[in-house]
Amino acid sequence: MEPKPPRQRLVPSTNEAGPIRVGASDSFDPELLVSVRDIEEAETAVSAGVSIVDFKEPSRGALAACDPKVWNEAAKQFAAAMPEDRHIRLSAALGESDSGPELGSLVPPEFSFAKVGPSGCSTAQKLSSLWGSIRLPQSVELVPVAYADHVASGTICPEQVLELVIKSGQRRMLVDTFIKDGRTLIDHFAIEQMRSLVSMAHCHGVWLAMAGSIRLREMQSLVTTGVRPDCWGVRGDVCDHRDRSGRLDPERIGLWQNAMALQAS
Ligand SMILES: O=C[C@H](O)COP(=O)(O)O
Repeated sequence: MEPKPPRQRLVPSTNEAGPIRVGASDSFDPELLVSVRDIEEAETAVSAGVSIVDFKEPSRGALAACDPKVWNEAAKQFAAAMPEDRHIRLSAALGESDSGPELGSLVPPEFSFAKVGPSGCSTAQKLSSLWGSIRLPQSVELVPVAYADHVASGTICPEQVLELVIKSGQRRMLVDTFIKDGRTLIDHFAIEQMRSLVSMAHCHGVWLAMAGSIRLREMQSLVTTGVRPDCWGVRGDVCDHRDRSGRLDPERIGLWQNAMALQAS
């Protein structure tokens, strides 16, 4: 089967993050976020029709930033030059609290999202201050991250992060794993816990993405057991030898897209 074709553009050409379509109970058609480390990999992801192209340096941790020069190049190459019928959004990982505040203002306005990790923010108040310290261009939306392995990353649990997201009126959240040691999201997070997090997010109109060394088969089985986020985020499982520091493999991206298309309803 051919990879899923790019969707019709849902957002205006100003590169705004666009309307939120949180998973309604009667439909399920999640987006795919693929993390890339450079322009060559971004071209691979864009050619494969990935809807969210997320820039990060995978060899330096869960959310390490790329060189901002790569962001600028991507803004020129993909956002400004993207045909109107392509629904592709660019995202930048800003690292954790030690780098997020400094890097936020360098994110190009053509990007839709910037993600910052919560490690070391041991209370809701500290996490809220971190978010408040990130100055992004107006057109770029902050995507708060929660770590499923929150104890190891010295931060509050995903449910508390989601409560804070809701309380502070933010619209999106990504759940990921901080430690990339082969354990995956499901090693840290019970299925029931995932289902109820998605349900709580959707009750409050929050778009929820899930990542964390997820393998294709795990994603399929999570969907089968009723875990239906708005987006799946992946890096390792779409790389050569499933090594997140290796090169992106377009065939593996195609496998994810085909599987997601088959599970969409
Ligand atoms: O934001 C999503 C992450 O890049 C996922 O990476 P991973 O699949 O290697 O954990």
